[in-house]
Amino acid sequence: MDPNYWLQRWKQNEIGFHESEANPLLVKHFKALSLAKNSRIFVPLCGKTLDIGWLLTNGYRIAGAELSEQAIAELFMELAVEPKISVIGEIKHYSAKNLDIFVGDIFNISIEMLGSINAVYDRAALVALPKEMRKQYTAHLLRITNKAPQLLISFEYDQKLMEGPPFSVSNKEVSQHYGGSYDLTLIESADIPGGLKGIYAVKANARLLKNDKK
Ligand SMILES: C[S@@+](CC[C@H](N)C(=O)[O-])C[C@H]1O[C@@H](n2cnc3c(N)ncnc32)[C@H](O)[C@@H]1O
Repeated sequence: MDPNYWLQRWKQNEIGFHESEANPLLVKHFKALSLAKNSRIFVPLCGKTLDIGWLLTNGYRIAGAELSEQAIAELFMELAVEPKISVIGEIKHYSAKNLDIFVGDIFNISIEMLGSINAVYDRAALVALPKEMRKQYTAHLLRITNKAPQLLISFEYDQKLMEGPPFSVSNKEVSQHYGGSYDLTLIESADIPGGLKGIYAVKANARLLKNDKK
């Protein structure tokens, strides 16, 4: 998907995916990853999600990746934190205590740049990408996080009804991407009240990806 598509959406404030509170499935299920406090969580395609504030408040360290510098400037402003900004190749690094955000294309983030990660929290990241990019994304994510366990929140609906994003990602597809690296558990599948774009029935699926196969 063309990066300009997302940059434009941020510029025009077309950010219907942005939630006004921490995601309820995160709040309910994050503990299932059984992480020690101070663990470092990677939030790919993070936008300015309030989930980052929730994770920080709950004692975790955060690394994030996001294309839009506007989103990240707003994230730091809303967290009331002053970022230190540096440039690493094609990436801008916004940092503060317990917080590292890599601004740029996630595919330009290397394992060395990202550093050690204890878990991944993917909400609306896998489903933001078209099919051909999802394979590339999941392989890259596995590589740069060294197969860290994940809480994955994705959407499932009848893809014939509308074009993504968000795209519908089936159980079968999640298994194709991740089944070789993790044990997958569907921990909750919940209808989203009001549906997608206020019209289409959609389920939010929360999955736990644990890497006993590592
Ligand atoms: C559907 S939004 C989800 C944002 C966030 N996870 C949330 O729950 O609010 C997808 C985000 O991914 C960002 N994005 C899309 N492609 C990207 C890429 N290749 N690298 C980094 N960020 C990307 C977009 O700018 C957008 O903010």
